[in-house]
Amino acid sequence: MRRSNVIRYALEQYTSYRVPNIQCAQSVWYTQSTNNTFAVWRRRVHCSTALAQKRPERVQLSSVRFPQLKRGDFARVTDRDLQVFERLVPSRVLTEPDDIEGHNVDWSGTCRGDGQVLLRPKTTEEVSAILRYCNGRRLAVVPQGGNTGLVGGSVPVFDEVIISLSLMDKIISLDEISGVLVCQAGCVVDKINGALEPHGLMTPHILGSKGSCQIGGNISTNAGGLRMLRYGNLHGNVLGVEAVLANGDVLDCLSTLRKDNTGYDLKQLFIGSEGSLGVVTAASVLCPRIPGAVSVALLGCDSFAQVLQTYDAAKTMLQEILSAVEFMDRASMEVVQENLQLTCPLGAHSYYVLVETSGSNAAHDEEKLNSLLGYVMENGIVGDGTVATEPSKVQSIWALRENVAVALRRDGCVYKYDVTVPMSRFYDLVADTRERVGTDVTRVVGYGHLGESDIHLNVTCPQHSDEVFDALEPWVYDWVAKCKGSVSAEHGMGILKRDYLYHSNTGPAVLLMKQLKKLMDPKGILNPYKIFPD
Ligand SMILES: O=C(O)CC[C@@H](O)C(=O)O
Ligand SMILES: [Zn+2]
Repeated sequence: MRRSNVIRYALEQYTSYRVPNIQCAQSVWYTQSTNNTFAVWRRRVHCSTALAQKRPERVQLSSVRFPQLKRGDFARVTDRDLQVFERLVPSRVLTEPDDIEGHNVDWSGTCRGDGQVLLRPKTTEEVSAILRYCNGRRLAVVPQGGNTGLVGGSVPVFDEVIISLSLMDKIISLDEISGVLVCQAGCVVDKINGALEPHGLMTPHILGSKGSCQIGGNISTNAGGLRMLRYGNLHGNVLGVEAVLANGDVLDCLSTLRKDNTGYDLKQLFIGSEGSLGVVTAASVLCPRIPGAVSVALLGCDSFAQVLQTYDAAKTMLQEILSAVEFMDRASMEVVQENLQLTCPLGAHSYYVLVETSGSNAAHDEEKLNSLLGYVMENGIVGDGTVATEPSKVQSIWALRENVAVALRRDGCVYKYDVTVPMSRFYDLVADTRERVGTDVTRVVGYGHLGESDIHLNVTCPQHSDEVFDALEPWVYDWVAKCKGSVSAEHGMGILKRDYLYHSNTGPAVLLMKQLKKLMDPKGILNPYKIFPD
């Protein structure tokens, strides 16, 4: 190991300081001593705080969760590596802590890594060259899209090299007739929709984070989102993927065909595997037509049984024009009102159901939604409701639901659980959690994708509390496993859920996953520490 890296390593491992500038550390070291003992370092660093910055908390919730987690047996980035990176992606190698900070911490501020290098490739060939080199050197990497993930999957855990895909944002082709779009992985969903709109098309998925999440990240996490009920998930809508393997080989599975039964469907391996088997660099996506009319109804219910009756009535009465059924409890409606000053058009109810239709005839869909509203009101299923057809009103109702996560963040510390449970138990988890944590928390909220039985249980506190955290985990995941639910409905495993992989998968299934990982990434450099428990 180079002397400068010995210095950095000693500082990082054994003290609470980090070296912002390796030159500076070198001069301290060389003038100080030839006796490279830990004690020398501690003394030197503590009396030279001008030369070393206090290290920010490396990991917040994830360090509480994984106090024993050890850095893997990977090489550390040297000055020579930096020179090679500079050759591979000229002027797109970032090492300044301020430039990297936003890439080291996840959206919710829960997981913080300590990456020292950020690479910004523009082409598949550059990604290939980076991975070939990192694999040869045994340097761990973390691929990163818009960094909007919620399970700590897109940030480093230790000092993994961050490969940001954000400059790979070209739309490659669009076939208007078939609706197949081919684009690079770093395209932001809103940008794709902007390009599709003039052609009367849209992405099959839409998420609250659509303004910053990238298609490659969506694919790598198999992100679900708000349109899944209607259009299905990305396993069905992604027709092809181009991915760079750990050794730098480019796997071109960028088919644009809807039907292709020629052997194993390898692209599926990259959908939802969180960058652990390869880096997705481009994709072909089947895009549906923009519906002629989008309308919504917001309905207030006072018991969960009524919520289920509402859902049933919506399916029966709206049939094929039904495109989303979303759920919010009173606490989640309150948080968007209190923290974001959004206005709910209904009075206070225990639960709210948002029903969206996407049809071809606005008047017809409005009539159908009004019939639904009439039916549920007359039968005492819904206490209050409203129908919106005008785009700005539709949008402001959607804003209530889409902004819950943003509003919760303002409470401080948020513990997030995205799980699938049987429909009949959908809200029991929230109610049981509320009882379990009592008044030690700011709020316990339940909201999510009722149509897919995906509940987002969120618990907030002003700051992290060991008591609250210990009350929640592993209890929440045990609860979900007992009713044969999934510990991750749509957010992936990342680092935060890795210990619970067996809760939703059998031993042989996890073994096969591990064998696949070993086969495709023998040195384990791709997004280490994620998905699998040790
Ligand atoms: O923050 C969450 O828990 C969920 C975020 C997202 O999946 C949503 O549906 O709004
Ligand atoms: Zn969601």
